[in-house]
Amino acid sequence: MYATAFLDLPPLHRAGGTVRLPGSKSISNRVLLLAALSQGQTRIEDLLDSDDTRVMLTALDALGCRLQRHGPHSLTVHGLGGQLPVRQASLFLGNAGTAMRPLCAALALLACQHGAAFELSGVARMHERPIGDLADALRQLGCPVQHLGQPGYPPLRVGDGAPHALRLAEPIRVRGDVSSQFLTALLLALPLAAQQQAIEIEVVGELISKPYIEITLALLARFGVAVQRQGWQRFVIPAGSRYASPGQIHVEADASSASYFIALGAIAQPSLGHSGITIEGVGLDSIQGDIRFVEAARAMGAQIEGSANALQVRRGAWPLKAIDLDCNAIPDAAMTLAVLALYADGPCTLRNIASWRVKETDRLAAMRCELSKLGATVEEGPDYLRVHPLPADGRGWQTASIHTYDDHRVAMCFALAAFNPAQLGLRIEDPKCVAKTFPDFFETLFGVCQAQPSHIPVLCIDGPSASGKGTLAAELAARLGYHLLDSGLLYRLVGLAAERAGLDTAAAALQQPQQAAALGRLAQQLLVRFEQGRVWLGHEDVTDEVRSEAAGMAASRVAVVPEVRAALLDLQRNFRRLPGLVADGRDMGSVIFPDAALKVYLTASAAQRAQRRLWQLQERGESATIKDLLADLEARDERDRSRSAAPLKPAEGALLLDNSALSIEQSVQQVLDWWQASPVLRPSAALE
Ligand SMILES: O=C(O)C1=C[C@@H](OP(=O)(O)O)[C@@H](O)[C@H](O)C1
Ligand SMILES: C=C(OP(=O)(O)O)C(=O)O
Repeated sequence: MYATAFLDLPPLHRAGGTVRLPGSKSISNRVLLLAALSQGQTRIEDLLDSDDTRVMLTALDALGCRLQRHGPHSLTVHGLGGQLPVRQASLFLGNAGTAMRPLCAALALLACQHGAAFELSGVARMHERPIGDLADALRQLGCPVQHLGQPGYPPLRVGDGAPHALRLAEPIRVRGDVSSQFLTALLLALPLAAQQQAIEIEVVGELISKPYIEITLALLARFGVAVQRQGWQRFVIPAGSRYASPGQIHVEADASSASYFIALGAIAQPSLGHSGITIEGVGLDSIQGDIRFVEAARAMGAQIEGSANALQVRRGAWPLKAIDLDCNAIPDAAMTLAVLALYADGPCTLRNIASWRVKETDRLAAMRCELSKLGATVEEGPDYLRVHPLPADGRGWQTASIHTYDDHRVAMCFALAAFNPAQLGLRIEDPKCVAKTFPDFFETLFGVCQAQPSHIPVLCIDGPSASGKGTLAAELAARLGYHLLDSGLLYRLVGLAAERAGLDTAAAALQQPQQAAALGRLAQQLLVRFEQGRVWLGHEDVTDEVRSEAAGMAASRVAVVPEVRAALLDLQRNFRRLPGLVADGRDMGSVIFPDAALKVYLTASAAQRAQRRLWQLQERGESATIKDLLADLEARDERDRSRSAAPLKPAEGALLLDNSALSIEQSVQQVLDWWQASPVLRPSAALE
């Protein structure tokens, strides 16, 4: 997950390959609750691991439900089977509607049956999302429900610690036109009280988001409860209904998450060797209503083939065909259509989406505002959005910093704007908001997208030994969410690998052509990985060894061999991957990435650097004298400056940063300020 303040997307060019998507949020949270309420054990496979499911799991755990983990996506729920081991708890449910609404109903009923009381709260936005209609329905049943903040909104308290008889004889009336989750909540909870008599629910007003009720009914059936219904108005839970665990249940991939990749296939030219995007884990047999996004994308021109559990998407009509669509059945995936509309041949109208106003943010206002930033004309009605496309020749598109309102879907759907024909990059603010349903969304996206190599931004930090390049580069990479190339380590790795292979790395030996050629071959075959601060040579973790002074000296000797430098050139350039790279070394800006967006030449006085090196060694428990260290540094500086291949000097256009008197944070800020001013968010050279 990108936990950075923002993520800059370079212009994207092509896409192709296969994605396996995380589990459905709607199915995961329903299955978790049903399993917890059932008798017996349920093993759940392919469960979504995200903020929304985590709050549900934490709540179930706090309620005394035993959860046995087998892995991040697999667990066994030991059902409560009518018991309630914990009678009082405060549950924090984040911004998960699928946790707040169903738990509110289930706990209200359990609280009445067992004489318990529970408080339910969430993030600030959750306290602006309505729940009053559900509370009203629960009060009809005789359940005490108290709003602890604003009337009609969470936080709330269900139950009052005393048992209450439930009033089940009359139909329970619930409004269906604000959120379908109120009806879902009742449907999931009421089988707890239907042992003796049938319970009827009557929907007041036109039910919205109907396919989500179908998910609820399908999953209730898997847990042994067959709800009878008349259209969308009347639902009956038959007398004698009782949850029965299916034993094992698999969660299909999230169809709303699939919409971003279906859209990707519809707008991106396939990358070489691929015919488009393949999505695995969800297909035409899905029980999720958002699978109907496939029809909308087809109507816009996408070529989609589907099987039970997979989809293949290719770009068809281009520009896309404009649509005018009632999106009430696909409220979540419809946001993706709003961005696809930018690539259409006329204005697209998305209708009947008033519920957008009470989701993670006011999505009608948010989409209008952010689409407008890209240059589009957008009409926002009370319950519709009309998006006028931007020209296919690229004129009129603007780069933008997309505000994401802590709404995962805003972040995910706007990533598709990086395919704009103007080849403009764009910034996604607070990318970690995708954690609600798809923590690895951007990693998955980058796994199938391609940018033109020259568009992938590189920030080079070059400079002499012990100037603090490594620390600065690692911190910058972390703040920008970029890959990191510690090129100094590559040379150290060659040095280490050479010594292990029995090659003589003494300066004199390296003058011999045969020896130099052997070293070049070894460098070419180097199997190196940098992973979470560890360095791997083949299957061996060599993190500590590679940082030793001995490896450093060997690195400095092998680095002057032209054959080694040539072999490492390709290896280093391969680190230039989406979304960008921070490269730390001595010739990053001058030789390896001469077209880098920003080159920094980092220096500090030799005395300062010797002092820092001494502290570093002391921290590791090694001893040295400042005098020796200074002499070593000066000798190494001299060797670096005077070597014939790529001598150490500031690259053309490099900005000089002397950090002798700067803290790490000050250096980081300085470089970030330069980076903000660099051409990353600016039109590509092609259009200038
Ligand atoms: O029941 C569900 O799983 C959901 C129902 C929909 O909400 P509304 O019924 O409020 O539209 C949907 O937007 C939400 O993401 C998930
Ligand atoms: C509306 C959404 O979430 P929630 O389940 O919190 O309602 C959503 O995921 O788009």
